[in-house]
Formats: sequence, C-alpha cells, structure tokens
Amino acid sequence: MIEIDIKHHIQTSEGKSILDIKAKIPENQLVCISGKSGAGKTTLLRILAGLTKPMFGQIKFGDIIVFDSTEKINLSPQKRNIGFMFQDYALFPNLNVEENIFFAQPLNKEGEWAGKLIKIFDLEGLKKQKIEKLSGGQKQRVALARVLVQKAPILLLDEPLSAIDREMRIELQDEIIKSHHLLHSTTFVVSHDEDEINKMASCILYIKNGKAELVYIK
Ligand SMILES: Nc1ncnc2c1ncn2[C@@H]1O[C@H](COP(=O)(O)OP(=O)(O)OP(=O)(O)O)[C@@H](O)[C@H]1O
Repeated sequence: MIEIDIKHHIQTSEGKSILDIKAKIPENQLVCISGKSGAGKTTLLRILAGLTKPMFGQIKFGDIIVFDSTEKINLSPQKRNIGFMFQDYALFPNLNVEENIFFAQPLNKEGEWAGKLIKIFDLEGLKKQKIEKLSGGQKQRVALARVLVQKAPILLLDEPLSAIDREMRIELQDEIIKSHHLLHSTTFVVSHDEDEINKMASCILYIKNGKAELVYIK
C-alpha cells in the first residue's frame, strides 16, 4: 500500500493554492494521474520521488515511512527504491544510448533484460549514438527503457509517451502494461490522453482544485 497524506503550496495561474492530497493506493496498481494543466500532477510525482519536499504530512511506501514532516523524515530519491522519468529525461549526454540503459541496470544482473528493452524500444540501430544526436521521441524511448531496466517496485512516469508518434505509442503502452505486470510494480503515469488512460489504468487519480480522488476502473 502506498499512503499519501500531504499538503504543499503551489503557485497556480489564479494565485497561491494548496495541494492537499490524501490517497491510499494498493500495490500493483497502474495509476494514471489525470487533471488539467497546472493541477499539480508533476508536483505530486516529484513529491513521491523525493525531489520536492512537501510542507506537511506523511508518505508511506508499504511499511517504510519515506516522508514525515513531524518526525523530520525525508528519504532521498536513492533510498526510496523507485524508478522515475520526468519530462527532462535526465539522460547522460556523454554516454551513448546503450551505455545510458546499461548504466541504470542493477549491479550483478545479466544484460538480458536491457537487451530486450533495447529491442522492444526499437533502439538497436541507435545503440552507439550519443544522446545529443537523438530526436525528442528517441530520447523519450531511451529514458523509458532506462527506467524499466531498473526493475524498481514503484515507477513514476511523467508523460512517458508524449513525444512518440501514434503507432509506436500504442505499442509502447502495451509494453508499459506488460512490464508493469511482469515486475509487479506499482506504476504511476501522468497522461493527458484519455484513450491512453482508459487503456492503461487500473485506477485513475484525479487531481482537481488541489484535492485527489481515486477511481478504480478495472
Ligand atoms: N518549483 C515550483 N515552485 C512553485 N510552484 C511550482 C513549481 N513547479 C510548478 N509549480 C506550480 O505548481 C502548479 C502545478 O504544477 P505541475 O507542473 O505540478 O502541474 P501539472 O498538473 O503537472 O501540469 P501540466 O499538465 O501542465 O504538466 C502550477 O501552477 C505551477 O506553476
């Protein structure tokens, strides 16, 4: 179970506002986070990742308290056992595609899963290419492969397919669903695409006026 109970100030187009999120999400869900632009979707993912510190509250991943404002607990992203992908991708510009993906692979693991992801994401012909020479969609595919290779129990994906063309997007939606089931992860995906949400989500976390509502759809 992931338990979120936080409050955080955000600056919206209408002025200052409070993100007041309470949600209990059972394990192995594929949660799509939905809400209009500026609602706080990315902010919530960054809070879960440990990249943004909320003003108050508590977050638990299973039995582990990753954030507690009263107890002054705030685990670093590295200690949260998560995989995340934000819209800046944070790829290593000096490494090539293959090195970026292999670098993220847990130590002592065979390269099989990484090799499989390189195939699935149609990156074989680009393996030796430097990141700076890739298109936006290619970078996004590398970033997504690099998250999945980590086999983390919690995945945080901020619009992971937004730069990818429709045909490949549909294929990669299937791949996200497959690896979600294979890895038994709890996966959070921010998406604006209603078809994508309906296809992928087992539940939807709607963010509206600073509050969250969890709706199960499967
Ligand atoms: N570092 C920050 N400090 C203060 N306010 C911020 C910060 N980052 C974003 N905000 C504000 O918080 C609000 C929520 O932003 P956020 O990026 O989480 O929205 P979003 O739902 O992901 O939007 P979009 O769908 O457009 O990506 C916005 O009004 C934004 O201006």
